[in-house]
Amino acid sequence: MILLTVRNRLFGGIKVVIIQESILKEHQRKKNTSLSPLLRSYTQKVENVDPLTFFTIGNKYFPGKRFFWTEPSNETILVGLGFSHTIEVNQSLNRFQNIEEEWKRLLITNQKNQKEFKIGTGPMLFGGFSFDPYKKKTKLWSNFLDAKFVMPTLMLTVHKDECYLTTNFLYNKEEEIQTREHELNPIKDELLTEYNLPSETLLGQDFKMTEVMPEEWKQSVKEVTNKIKQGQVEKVVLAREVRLFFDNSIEITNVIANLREQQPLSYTFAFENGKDCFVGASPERLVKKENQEVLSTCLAGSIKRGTTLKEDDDYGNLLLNDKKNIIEHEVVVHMIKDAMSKACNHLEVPSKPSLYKMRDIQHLYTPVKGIVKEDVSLLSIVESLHPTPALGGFPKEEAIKMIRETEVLDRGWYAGPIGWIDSRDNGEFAVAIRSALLQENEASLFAGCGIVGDSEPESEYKETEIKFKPMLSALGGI
Ligand SMILES: C=C(O[C@H]1C=CC=C(C(=O)O)[C@@H]1O)C(=O)O
Ligand SMILES: [Mg+2]
Repeated sequence: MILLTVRNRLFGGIKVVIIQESILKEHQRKKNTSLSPLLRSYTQKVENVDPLTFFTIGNKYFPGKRFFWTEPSNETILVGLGFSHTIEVNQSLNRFQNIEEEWKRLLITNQKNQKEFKIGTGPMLFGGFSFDPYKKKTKLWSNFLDAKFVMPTLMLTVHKDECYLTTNFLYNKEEEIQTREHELNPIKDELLTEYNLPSETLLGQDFKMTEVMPEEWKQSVKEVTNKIKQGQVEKVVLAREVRLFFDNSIEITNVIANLREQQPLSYTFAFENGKDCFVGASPERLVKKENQEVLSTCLAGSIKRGTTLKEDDDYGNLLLNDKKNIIEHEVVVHMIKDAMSKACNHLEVPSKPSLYKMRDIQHLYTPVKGIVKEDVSLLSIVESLHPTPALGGFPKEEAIKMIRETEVLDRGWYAGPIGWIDSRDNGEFAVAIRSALLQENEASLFAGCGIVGDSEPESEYKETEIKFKPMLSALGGI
């Protein structure tokens, strides 16, 4: 139960500044689409609102239709409630273009009204892609198609210490605007009100865990290693699943709160689809685009954290000099550099990896920075990068085929791109690893490893155990 209202932020005399108003009139452009609905989108600057409280209260009005997103710098937090427009694509080779075209179609707009535009506000899509649209689908992921993007009805954007509330809805006739505003205003008042959440909500609950075919997984690592040695491919990422069983439904707010606290150097994401919620804390950026600046990240090669500073440094040095991990990493750098150099005019890539340390694991890390060419869109970069050899392998097509044939698991959205895109093609995508699909009182967790010629099944298996830890801890385990 949520406790009482303490202070109402809208009726408390707080000034609301409309900084953005865009009424998108596509039908004015094209006579033959005169029946298409129009988009009304406007953004208000609001007093500080706690994003997780906003997410929790939002469940009352938009159950099963929420998302949460924050990135490692914690500078931008996005919380979406309600799906005012949904774009879905299944089993299409062109799923990236399909999403982009549909988004542009909706956005044919009068941009002049957006003088004070802030990145991450206004009309926005949040969503993701499955790892492989051609993998045989199982019941596990039946609520998640191969691409799904939503424009939230209400969205909170926390940017540094400023908060914005964006309202988006589609309408056909002018009269509908007022009706919709009347419906949404009391909800907004409630969402912008300060609440005290009961502290118990941060506790986890016990669970039972089953590993899905661990011995078969080790066997598949061996087989793939042999194929690599025969020269069929250079690297393949193999993933496995564990299933958890709880007595009660999992509280998604608790999981997000735990992930944010325990994994501050990761992207925390959650995407609800009815009773299912895909959630995770991924350290790996696929691509970020802010105006013409783009950033990608090569993160591959792993070792555990030490228990003392000395031990931790020793592990770090071991990783920096380990042949198997260096190969795992170099394959990723090579592919990302190649894809990014096609999209960019100028590229900066350090010549050697450094270490990226999180609570449970340390990785080899190489950032890639570029200035994107004029006509290159964010989603076209996502397409050219997905999957990087940190998630798929190299060469790309051969590796995906091997994963499709070898893995028993249905990856669904695990290891796919997840993130957001605004009306000016700014946005950010992470790769959805260290993630779980929550299904009421059950959950599937996923973790994979880059397999190269020198990989050993037992040590790769141990690496997946470390990679399960962030989600296990957030769900109340270890
Ligand atoms: C595929 C995963 O991690 C990737 C990212 C970083 C390091 C990796 C590795 O060392 O194997 C993996 O390529 C996962 O966590 O499920
Ligand atoms: Mg590895």
